[in-house]
This record gives sequence, C-alpha cells and structure tokens, in this order.
Amino acid sequence: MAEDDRANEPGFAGPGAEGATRCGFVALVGAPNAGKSTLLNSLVGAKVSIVSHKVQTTRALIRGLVIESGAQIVFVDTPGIFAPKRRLDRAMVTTAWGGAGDADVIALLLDVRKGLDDDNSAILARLADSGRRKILILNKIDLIRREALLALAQEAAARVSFDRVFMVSALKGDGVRDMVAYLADEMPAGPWLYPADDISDLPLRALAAEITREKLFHRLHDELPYASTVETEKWEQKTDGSVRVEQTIYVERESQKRIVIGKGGQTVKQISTEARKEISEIAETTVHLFLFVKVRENWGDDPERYREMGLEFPKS
Ligand SMILES: Nc1nc2c(ncn2[C@@H]2O[C@H](COP(=O)(O)OP(=O)(O)OP(=O)(O)O)[C@@H](O)[C@H]2O)c(=O)[nH]1
Repeated sequence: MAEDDRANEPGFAGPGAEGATRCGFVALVGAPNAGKSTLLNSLVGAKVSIVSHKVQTTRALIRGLVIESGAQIVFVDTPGIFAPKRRLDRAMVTTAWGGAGDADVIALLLDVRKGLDDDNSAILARLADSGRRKILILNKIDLIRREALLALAQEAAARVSFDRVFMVSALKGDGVRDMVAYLADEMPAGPWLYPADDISDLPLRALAAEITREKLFHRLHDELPYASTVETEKWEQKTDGSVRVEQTIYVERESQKRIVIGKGGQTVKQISTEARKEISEIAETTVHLFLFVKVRENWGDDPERYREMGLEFPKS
C-alpha cells in the first residue's frame, strides 16, 4: 500500500496529531554476524550501523529510526550475543541484553545457515524466559532452500513462543517491509521521541568514527581490528560550509600502528579516502578528514574507552 493511501485510512495520524501517534523500541538481538547491522541500515535507508563479514563489529547500542504508518520505530542494534571471553566481549553481551530488556518488542535475528547452533540455542533459551513480546526474523533466506527454512522455523518456534516469524533477506530487502508494517502496528500509542528527519540518535561525530572503524575492518585482517578503536577528536565547521574532521585510530602496540599506516602510508590513506567519501555523504557537505594513528597500551582495560564506546565497564 502506498504511503498516500495509508494517510486516508481511519486511525492514521501523522506526526504532530496529538494522542494518535505511536512510538516504541524494537531491540534487534542475535549472534554475531546474523545481519543485524545490514537489516538496520536497509530499514533506515542509510548507514547508521557498520557492517562487516567479521564478527562483533557492532560494539554499543546504535539506534536507527524508521517511520511507518504514523509510528516511529526506534530500532536498537545490539552487539552480537555469544559466549564472552575477554572483558570487551563481556561488556558487549551485557549491553546487548540490557538493550533487549527495555524494548517493546525483542526481534531475534537468526542466520538461517547457522540454524540452532550453540550460540543461537543459548539465546533462544534466555528469550524463552522473557515476558516481552518477541518476533523471530530468519535472515539470509537468499542462501537456503525453502524446505530447510520451514523446518528451521518450526524447530525454533517449538523452543520459544514467538508472536510472529518473518523470513527475510536483509541484504536484498526481501520480506523486510512486511516485518516493518507489523512492528508499526505493535508500537504503543505515544508521541514520537525523535524529529521526523532523524535517522539515528548517534551524533554525527560518533557515526563518523564508526564509518572509519568499518573501513579499518575491511582493510585489516586477523586480530588487529579488534585491538583498535576510533575516536573523532575534532569536528570543525569551516566558513565555506565544509568540515574539518580529525580522528585518531588507537591501537595497542607499535607493531599494529605500523600495519595500520602501511607501506609509505598507503593503508591509512586508503582507509581515509573511503571513510571521507561516506562521512561526506552523511554530513551532506565536503569533508576534509585527517587520520592519526596512536598507540594506547591496554585500552581494552581502560574504563574511559568503554564509556566513549557507550559500553558499561565490567568489573572483571
Ligand atoms: N547473503 C546474505 N548475506 C547477508 C544478509 N544479511 C547480512 N549479510 C551479510 O552477513 C555479514 C554480517 O552482517 P552484519 O550486518 O555485519 O551482522 P551483525 O549481526 O550486525 O554482526 P555483529 O556486528 O558482529 O553483531 C555481512 O557480510 C553481510 O553482508 C542476507 O540477507 N543475505
């Protein structure tokens, strides 16, 4: 149904119609790499959460805002849930469940190729105890046969009583609109929490740091991306409308710094070129990006770094 048609439906209330708008929170939870960030970006129609084929790209709670049928849906992209080992891992998992606890609807995203493996089984077990409204989103249906998909849906539904099950391809957009229409109906009555034009509650400078971190993830291999973090130190509006952005990539060791910089500065230059293009898009202006690489030993044990990433610092 076209947006215009909806406006003629009884009960429709656009922004500002007091008492008739709806607004609520949907927490996207799931194992690492299930496709939460891909889904969120596709829903919002822009990049608010970073995507990579490596696991655990999303560290903090990132909100994406979608408006559908008079409802503002605040999607909360949580870090992937898995058995944590390091301190940073524990912080991410605690944050993820914290995000789910406050939501009107918990949406579990499951990579259909993984099926009910250990990570997904553990999440299902925990969700089964939650009294909240919950839906199951089977993602990456472009990669699996229909019979296997239906069998998986049945198996998951036998463990947790989901209010609804959706089958989608976040990458291709299949099935996504139906899911959003359902969620819009489920949102409680109330005023919108964010301006209609906003797509995320993350400030531009935080989004910009996330974009650079994504490029870092794409360019570098093994453990290095996990040992690095990016901070926007300066966001300076120039009189000609352009912005000067200074960011620092923090790594844990001198040897890692050399890798990030690359031969003759090649690697950091490529990261900078790719990041600048995307930051310009979200800032909707010309961006001059300056990247610095610094060693900050043991940042993984520094409470301040967790606060900057929007994570709680776990005591142990
Ligand atoms: N074929 C296919 N690939 C997908 C689909 N959705 C996501 N992917 C891919 O799966 C990988 C992981 O996607 P992300 O969106 O980063 O996953 P995530 O759940 O946010 O991951 P974490 O940040 O680790 O929690 C990426 O390479 C995506 O391109 C889909 O519907 N089909």
